[in-house]
Amino acid sequence: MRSSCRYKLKAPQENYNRRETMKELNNMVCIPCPAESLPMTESQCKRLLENIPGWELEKKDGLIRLRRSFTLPDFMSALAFSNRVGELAEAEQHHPELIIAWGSVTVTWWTHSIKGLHINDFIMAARTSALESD
Ligand SMILES: C[C@H](O)[C@H](O)[C@H]1CNC2=NC(N)=NC(=O)C2=N1
Repeated sequence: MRSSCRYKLKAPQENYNRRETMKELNNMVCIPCPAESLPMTESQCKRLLENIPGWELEKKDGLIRLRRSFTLPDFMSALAFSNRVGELAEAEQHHPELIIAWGSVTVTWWTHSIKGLHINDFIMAARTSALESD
């Protein structure tokens, strides 16, 4: 077994049998995602999804992504919220798809390098939700 795989098994954040709460996810930072990491299975995703209210799984182009639409009062508020998500993304070097419209921002997370979902995407989803109430 390669050392990165041993790291992966030991890293608590990649122990998908845990049920991290929204608060726990919100207090985590992204971990390095080795190229050989496997995307989470649909059942692992569904279990963690229970802890991030408002987010849903979306299948697109053959991979699973995490999506939530946020309602904002107007276009400039949507733009400002997007900028805050962008700052978070830059700080963590993990980047979402953002769709900005009048009164809404749709945020979608997935991990491009593994073509699916990683615990990092759930961490970023929880932290995106936390920005809403800041
Ligand atoms: C080198 C850099 O960290 C990588 O290219 C990052 C950038 N941001 C990223 N964001 C997302 N969502 N998935 C990635 O695989 C990814 N890779």
